[in-house]
Amino acid sequence: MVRYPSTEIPSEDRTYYITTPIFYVNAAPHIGHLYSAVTADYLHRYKLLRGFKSRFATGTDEHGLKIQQAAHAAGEEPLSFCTKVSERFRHLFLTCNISYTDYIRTTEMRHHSAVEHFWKVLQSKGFIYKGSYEGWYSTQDESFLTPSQVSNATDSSGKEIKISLESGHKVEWMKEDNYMFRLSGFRSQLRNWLEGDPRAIQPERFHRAVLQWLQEDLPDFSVSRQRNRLQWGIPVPEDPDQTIYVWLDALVNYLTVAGYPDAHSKWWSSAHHVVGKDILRFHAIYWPAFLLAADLPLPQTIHVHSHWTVGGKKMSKSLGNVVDPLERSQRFTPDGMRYFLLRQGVPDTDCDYDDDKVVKVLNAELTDSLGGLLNRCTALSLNPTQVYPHFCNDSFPSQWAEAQEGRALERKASAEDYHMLESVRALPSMVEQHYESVHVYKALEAISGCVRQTNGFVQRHMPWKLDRANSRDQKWLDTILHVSLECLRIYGTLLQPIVPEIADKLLTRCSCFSIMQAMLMSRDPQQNVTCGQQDEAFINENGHGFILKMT
Ligand SMILES: Nc1ncnc2c1ncn2[C@@H]1O[C@H](COP(=O)(O)OP(=O)(O)OP(=O)(O)O)[C@@H](O)[C@H]1O
Repeated sequence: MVRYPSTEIPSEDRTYYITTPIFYVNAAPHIGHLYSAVTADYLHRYKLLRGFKSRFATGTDEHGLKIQQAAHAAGEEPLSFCTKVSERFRHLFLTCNISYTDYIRTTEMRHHSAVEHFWKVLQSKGFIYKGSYEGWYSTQDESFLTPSQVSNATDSSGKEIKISLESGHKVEWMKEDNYMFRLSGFRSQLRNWLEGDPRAIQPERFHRAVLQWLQEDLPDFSVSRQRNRLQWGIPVPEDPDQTIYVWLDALVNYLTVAGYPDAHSKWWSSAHHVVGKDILRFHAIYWPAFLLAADLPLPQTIHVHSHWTVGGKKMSKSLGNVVDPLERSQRFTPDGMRYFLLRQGVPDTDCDYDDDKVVKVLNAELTDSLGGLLNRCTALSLNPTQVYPHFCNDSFPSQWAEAQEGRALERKASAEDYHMLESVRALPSMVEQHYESVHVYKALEAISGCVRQTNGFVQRHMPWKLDRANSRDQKWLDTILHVSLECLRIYGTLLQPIVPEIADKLLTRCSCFSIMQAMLMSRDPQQNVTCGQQDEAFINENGHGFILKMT
């Protein structure tokens, strides 16, 4: 009745390369990092389902002054400090089913070689020159700032300080001899790129913001630090007194994974980045300028997302207001956390994290609505043989007009049921559109709305009140279950990139009634008198609960 979303034939050149930012290992991961990873993960899984060859890279950014200082404060060597924190990210991602294909650490040799090569290319083309930098620098952001990006503030002791307007972090005046990158020469090329490709940065407000930044001068900027100030980084080739700027080093990771410098073309030509808005300038100005300088293609899309906040403040390692994603994914299940983050996270605006909200959303939409529907449709009381029920065209004619004309004497379906089918028919293309534009919350809202409608369909016709001894009732009962199971099959298929474990269980249960029968053989069918009782009994007794209630 309701078809699967159309599956296209994979073609050899349909490649997709998605990346998260590589995460700075100055402290353990928090919910914000998991959000970036889950966003990239659903895109990767979705593209695989669409028949693409997809590659998904994540990893850790391990050089720079902040790491040097954090390792020193912990009394550890920088590399062993980085390894420990990097492992915590990796462990979190494995726990939450982040199905990355590459996990890169910037301390790896393959990356070291790629960065050296990239530097030499920029230098040989004349885009890097020896100069002297004098200006504002934020160690916290590892970022150079122009005077217009800085403002006055007072610290906790009342002392006057300068801070970055964007991050609020303290900045200091820095004067150093180092290498400069000719950023100033790229302003018009960057504007042409963005004006010619309105979808290069999404959502649109971030695209507009970058174009606004490009109205201002783009001064050349420093791409190295003196080695005596920063030892923990990749040395500038043929100049051991200088260390490569950590952002240049970090950004090249995307190329390293793609196989740079020898074999990157295949993947690099289909690169897409997922980044938080805090690092937009690095990805939308510096990175494309570096790529243009190296004569490499620009990323196809930069998907930007906003921040998770706590009490209105950005959740951040340095502020320390973090929520532990590992603990929460144990408490709410990995799929529960994935669903919540993607259901509530809105790319355009910040979102406040709150455990109570997690419980409410998961219980309402996954446990009660989706889980409840599945439990009802597979209940032994309604379908004792556990065989896939038949659809009866006379009970539910394919057209409402036909049903109204009374041609179908057995017609039981109502106008609302046809409405529901219309919604479910339209769902796959609507979800596809929202998945493509990374408005996942809209896709999940649409799925959740259809699940509610299907529950309404079951509730309206109360199959548990039908008399199975009456053949007309039996046909209608089977039809109700058949339609509901087909709807569930659609929901399970569409939810695969979001909640892979739940979708897997749901699809397995929809299709494997005989296995279910074997599993449930030992149970007393008398316990399944009503749907409500069956739901509870199923969850509590045999441990195969579909989606547990959160507390
Ligand atoms: N609060 C947040 N909400 C959403 N994503 C976040 C958040 N914090 C970090 N991220 C993601 O992690 C990326 C890198 O963040 P980073 O490692 O700098 O974390 P941080 O907590 O902001 O660290 P710090 O406080 O040291 O600056 C961001 O660009 C974004 O993709």
